[in-house]
Amino acid sequence: MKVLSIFGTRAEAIKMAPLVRALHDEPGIDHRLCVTDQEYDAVDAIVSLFGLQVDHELRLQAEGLSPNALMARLMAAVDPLLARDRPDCVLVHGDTTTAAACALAASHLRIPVGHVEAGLRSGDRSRAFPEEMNRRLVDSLAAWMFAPSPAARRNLQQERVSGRIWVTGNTGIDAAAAVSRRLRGPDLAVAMAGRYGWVDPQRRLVLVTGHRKERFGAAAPRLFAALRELARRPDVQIVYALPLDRELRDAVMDALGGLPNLHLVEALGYPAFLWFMQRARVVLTDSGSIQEEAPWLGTPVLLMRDATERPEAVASGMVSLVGIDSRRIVDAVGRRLADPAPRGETARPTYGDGRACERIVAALCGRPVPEFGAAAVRTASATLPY
Ligand SMILES: CC(=O)N[C@@H]1[C@@H](OP(=O)(O)OP(=O)(O)OC[C@H]2O[C@@H](n3ccc(=O)[nH]c3=O)[C@H](O)[C@@H]2O)O[C@H](CO)[C@@H](O)[C@@H]1O
Repeated sequence: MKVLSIFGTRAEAIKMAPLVRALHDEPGIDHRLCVTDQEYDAVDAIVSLFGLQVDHELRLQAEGLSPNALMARLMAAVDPLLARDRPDCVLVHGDTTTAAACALAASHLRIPVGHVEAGLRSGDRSRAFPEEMNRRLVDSLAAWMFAPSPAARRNLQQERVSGRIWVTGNTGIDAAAAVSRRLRGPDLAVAMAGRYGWVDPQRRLVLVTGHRKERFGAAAPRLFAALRELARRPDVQIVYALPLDRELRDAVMDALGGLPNLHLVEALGYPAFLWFMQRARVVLTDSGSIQEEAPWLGTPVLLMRDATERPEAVASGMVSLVGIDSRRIVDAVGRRLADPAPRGETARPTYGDGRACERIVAALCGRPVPEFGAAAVRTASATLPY
C-alpha cells in the first residue's frame, strides 16, 4: 500500500512524526512524506528531532497569506504530486488549512483520504476559525478516520460520515511519551538544566502561550494586564513561550519586555517546551494540543478560549476555560497556585496511552485493532457560560 503523509505546521509535525516513523518501519507500507511550509522552520526542527526523511517539499511562501490564498496555493502545489504518485491513501492531520486543502485535492483525484485526529468538534464554526470548518470538511471526505477518543467517534457517528472509524488515542501522546523518555536520559536533562539554569525551583512556574490570532490578537491586552499583575507576586516565575507569528510575537515583546519576574523566550523547541510543561504548576494557553499534553504530564491548564473541541479534560478537571478576561485569569491562576496537590499526581491517560500510531498502522494494513479505551470519559459543558 502506498501512503503519502502531508503536514505543514508545528503541531501537525509533532503529532504526525511518530506515525511517520511507524509507517516507515511497516513492511506492508510504502510511505512517502510531503511537508508544506505553513510554519517551515518549526516543522524543520521536528523533522530533525524525529529523524524523518522528507520526500517532497512544497514551498508556498505561506506567511501572511489569507486562508483562501493559502488554500488555493496549497491545492495547486499538491495537485501534480498527487496526480503523478497516485498513492492509495493520503494521510492528513487535524484541522489545519494544509489538511483541508490536501484532503480536497486528493478527493478531486479520487484518492482515498485518512484523517488522523478525526471527530473533534467545538460545535461552533467560528470557534476555532477556520479550524472547525477544516476538520468537518476533512471528515466528510475521509475514508479512514482515526478518532482520538470515544467522544470524537460519537461526533462522527452523529454526522453519519461515510468513512470507517477507529478509536486510537491521540498520536500527540505517542510523541510526548517518546520525547519525555529522551528528556529522562542524561544528555538532554543536562542540556536543559544548563540552558535554563535561571528557572527557580523555589518559585511556582506559570507557563504561557498565546497564538490564536482570530481571538487572541484583539484580546491580548487583557492577557498582558493579567500577566503584569501576576508578575508582581514574589513567589511566582512566569515563562512566556513567544508565538511563531512575527506580528503577535512583536506585540508580546512590546507589552511585556523588561518585567523582572517574566521571561520571554523565543518559541521553544519541542523537548524544551515539554521540559517547561513538566515543571509548570499551571499552563495558561489558547493552544489545542497543549490541552492534551499537559494533563498527560499532570499539569493543569487554564484555557484562554470560550469553547473547546476537547471536552474530556474539562470533565476531568485538568482543563478550565477562562476566556481572555484579566480578572478571571488572575483569579484562576491564583487558585491553581494555591492548590496543594503536587504536580504529576493527577496525570491521566485521557487522550492516549502512547499506542495510537501502532493502532493506525494496524488499521491501514487491515489487521485487527484493539481500540483505545479511554477510562470512563464523562462529558461536561465545554463552553463558558457567557
Ligand atoms: C483549533 C486548534 O486547537 N487547532 C490545533 C492546531 O494546533 P495547536 O493549537 O495545538 O498549535 P500550537 O499551540 O502552535 O502547537 C502546539 C504544539 O507545539 C508545542 N510547542 C508549543 C509552544 C512552543 O514554544 N514550543 C512547542 O514545541 C506544544 O507542545 C504542542 O505540541 O493544529 C493541530 C494539528 O492539526 C490540531 O491538533 C489542533 O486541534
